Formats: sequence, structure tokens, C-alpha cells
Amino acid sequence: MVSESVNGKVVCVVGLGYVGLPLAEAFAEHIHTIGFDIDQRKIENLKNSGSKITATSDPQQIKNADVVLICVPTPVTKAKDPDLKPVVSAATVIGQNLKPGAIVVLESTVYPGVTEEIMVPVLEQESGMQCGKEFFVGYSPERINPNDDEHTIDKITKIVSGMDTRTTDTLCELYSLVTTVYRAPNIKTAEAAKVIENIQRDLNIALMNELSIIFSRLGINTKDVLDAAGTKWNFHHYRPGLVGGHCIPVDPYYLVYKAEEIGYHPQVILAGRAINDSMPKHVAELAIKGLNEAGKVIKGSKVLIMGVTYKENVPDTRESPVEEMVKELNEFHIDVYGYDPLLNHEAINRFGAKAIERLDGTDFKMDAIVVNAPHNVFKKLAIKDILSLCNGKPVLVDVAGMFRDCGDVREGCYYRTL
Ligand SMILES: NC(=O)c1ccc[n+]([C@@H]2O[C@H](COP(=O)([O-])OP(=O)(O)OC[C@H]3O[C@@H](n4cnc5c(N)ncnc54)[C@H](O)[C@@H]3O)[C@@H](O)[C@H]2O)c1
Ligand SMILES: CC(=O)N[C@@H]1[C@@H](OP(=O)(O)OP(=O)(O)OC[C@H]2O[C@@H](n3ccc(=O)[nH]c3=O)[C@H](O)[C@@H]2O)O[C@H](CO)[C@@H](O)[C@@H]1O
Repeated sequence: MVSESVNGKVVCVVGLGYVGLPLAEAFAEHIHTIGFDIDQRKIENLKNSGSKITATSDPQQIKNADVVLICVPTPVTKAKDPDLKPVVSAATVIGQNLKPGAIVVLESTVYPGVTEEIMVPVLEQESGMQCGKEFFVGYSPERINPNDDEHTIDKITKIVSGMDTRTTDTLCELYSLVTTVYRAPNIKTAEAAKVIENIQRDLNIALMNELSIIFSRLGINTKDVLDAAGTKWNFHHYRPGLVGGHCIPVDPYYLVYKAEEIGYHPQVILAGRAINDSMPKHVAELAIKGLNEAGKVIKGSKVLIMGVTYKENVPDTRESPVEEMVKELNEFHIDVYGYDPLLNHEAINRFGAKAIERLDGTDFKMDAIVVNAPHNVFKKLAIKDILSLCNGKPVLVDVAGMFRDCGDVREGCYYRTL
């Protein structure tokens, strides 16, 4: 049932990616939804898909929208500073095509203050209108998790905040069409809540990674320790791993930037990032030590990385730890190969790894194998088939420990996990 305050309204989602497209699809089931993106291919595909979304790359269409939701990327630069260019560029185009009385909602993950201190001045300058009088703003972050069918938009609470009570009321009504709403007291609180969700996750994984380094030196199996500790009712369940993706390894740097700007040096957040950033090198070193222990000449040896994506079962390579791993292996003049049934060859080659079509697709044996992203499809593989890909003494670095319970692994194989 569409309530009075949103009945007849038009929503425009700007940025139809992992976040924007499902959001636009959800709204299109209830009200007229325009989907705007600068990627013409996406618009063409959407137009030909029979979707209810009015897909367009014509910014003039934004003029028809009563509520504009911005879902553009918020990456970091090579210097790990926030890159707000997509947000500013989207706000510029929206400002130039802003309907009087419209509400503009930023959904992208940012640091507290971006909506009101960066986005609003751009909207005012480009529209010639005054925020709070002739248009309004809000912030509502996204929590969707790629490839997670359990936590879909309709099943995850969405934080919503407007610049004033009336705007917040309208936004809560709107988002209630598609999901459960949590009303935040103000925009900065909502911006902060989102970014710390991912910081907390990053830090917890960093602790697991530090523990795995300590326990491997003590000859203790980290997973066994976590299984035992996990029997405590309030033990938080994380696993050691290579933290990739365009969220968890990126978002902490947004709050770090804002903290530094106000003169505070966030030691804990950066300590976690330093540990997680060092893990791809650590895994590469495990492979190199394995080659050495197996009596293999490191220079010119062949190492296969299985699972090149940033996490299991998601065909997404953004901020994949494989990039850093390949660089480290190449430092030792190792030939790196990549196998990932979820990716095409170009996506694998882009990391500097030679893509192979099939595991048995080469007329030569590998010297070591690193299982990075533990795709479900790998679970069908018999460990002996994987080990048979190696010449001499097999070397297997199993990042997520998906083969740790295979007895054969221990026989005559140099096996390491985190
Ligand atoms: N992917 C996730 O799991 C996820 C979850 C929660 C939050 N987020 C956050 O949501 C935001 C978007 O992430 P994403 O994963 O959807 O990104 P994405 O790269 O998948 O999609 C972004 C889309 O925006 C378009 N775009 C870029 N600049 C534009 C502009 N100026 N005008 C119009 N369209 C433009 C791109 O063409 C692309 O289609 C980021 O801030 C991210 O941190 C992502
Ligand atoms: C961006 C957004 O708002 N949504 C995010 C999205 O995050 P994501 O897609 O980036 O996925 P994650 O699962 O966080 O993984 C990130 C990396 O960390 C590795 N990892 C993970 C857990 C662990 O114990 N040990 C690890 O090593 C994993 O391999 C991967 O490389 O979904 C999360 C879950 O709902 C949300 O919390 C999170 O906000």
C-alpha cells in the first residue's frame, strides 16, 4: 500500500550497480522508478530486459524525480584517500536537473559530513536553489551483500535519515515500501553507522589474521582454536583471510581521513588495516617457503592460484588480494597462473596471472598451488586430483582451509592454511 506522502511520487536511482540496480528493481514494483547511469551498456541491457525500471542515460530525465537516490562508487585513491569524484559528478548532474521540492538521498558509503558538506554545496551551486527551502537531502546507506540470497534488500533493516523531520518522515515512508526502516536521529549519525559497520568487520578479521600468524608459529591449528573458542555464547565468529572487495578494505580509510582532518590519528583502525593489507604478501611467502621446503628452485617455478575473486562465489575482482599476491610472487621470478571458473581470462590476466581454462588444461605440472577464494565449485574436487597437478612434493596453501580435513593433505604434501 503506497502511503499518501509517496503516492504518485517518482524515484530516480543514480548509479545502477551492485547497490543501485536491486534497489531500483525493488522500488519499481511499487512506484514509477527511473534508473539513471552513465554506462550506456547498462542502460541498453536494462531496456532490453523487460524491467519495470525506466532506464536512461539522459540526465534531463532526472527532472521528473521527486526523490533521487545516489548509489555511485566511493573508492579510495592509491594514497588511500577518499575519492569522491563519482559523488561530486553525480551531484553536479543532479543539481543541473533538480526538480523544485525534490529530495536527494546519498546512499554511497562515506565519512560523516559528506552529504551536508560536500554534496549539498554542489547541488545548491548547480541548481541555484537553496537546500532546506527549495530542495532537501537525506542519507541512507546500503547493506546488501553480493551473492547473499539471505540478506536481500527486503530482509535487511535500512538506516534512513533526513535533514529535517518532514524529510525524514517522507523518506521513511518511501523506504518502507521496500524494506524495514531504522530512523536515525540525523544524517551524520547515519553516515557514521554505515562506515563503522565495515570498520568493525575489518578489525575483527585483522585480529583473526594476527592470531593465525601467532598460532602457526606455535604449531597450533587456528581453526581448531576458533572452533573451541566459538563454543562461548558471545564469541564473535570471524575467520583469518585476505580482505578484499570494494567495501571492507576501503571504508576504514574514509573515517581515517575524517579523523585526521580533525586532528586525531586513529591507531586501532589503521593497525587493523596494516595487518590485513600485509596478508597477501604473507600468503605468497607461505607458498615460497613451501617451494623451498619441497626442494624446488623458486626462480622460474610455476604457482597456480585457484579462486581469483575477492571472496568465494562472487564473480567480483574489485580489490582482490590476488593482485598483491601476484606482485609478491613475481618479485621472486615465479610464473603465476590463475584458474577461476567464475571469471573470464581477461579478468584473470589483468592481475598478471596467466589464465588457464581447466585445471588439467596445461601440458606441464605446477610447483605449488594457492587456493584463494574457496568457491563452492572447488568443493567437488578431490584433494588427490588437486595434488596431482603438482610435480614432485606437492605444495598447497589453502587460505580458507577448505581442504584442511582431507587426510591425504597431510601425507607427503607441504600444506599450509591461515
Ligand atoms: N556492492 C556492495 O556490496 C555494497 C554494499 C553496500 C554499500 N555499497 C556502497 O554503495 C556504493 C555503490 O557501490 P556499488 O557496488 O553499487 O558500485 P558499482 O561500481 O557496482 O556501481 C556503481 C554504478 O554507478 C555508475 N556511476 C558511476 N559514476 C556515476 C555518475 N556520476 N552518474 C551516474 N552513474 C554513475 C557506474 O556506471 C555503475 O553502474 C559504494 O559507496 C559502495 O561502498 C556497496
Ligand atoms: C559493503 C557493504 O556494505 N556490504 C559488505 C559486504 O561485504 P563484502 O561483500 O565485502 O563481504 P565480506 O563478507 O565482508 O568479505 C570482505 C572480505 O573479507 C574476507 N573475510 C570475510 C569474513 C571473515 O571472517 N574473514 C575474511 O577474511 C572475505 O573473504 C572478503 O575478501 O557484506 C558484508 C557481510 O554482510 C557486510 O558486512 C559488508 O558491509
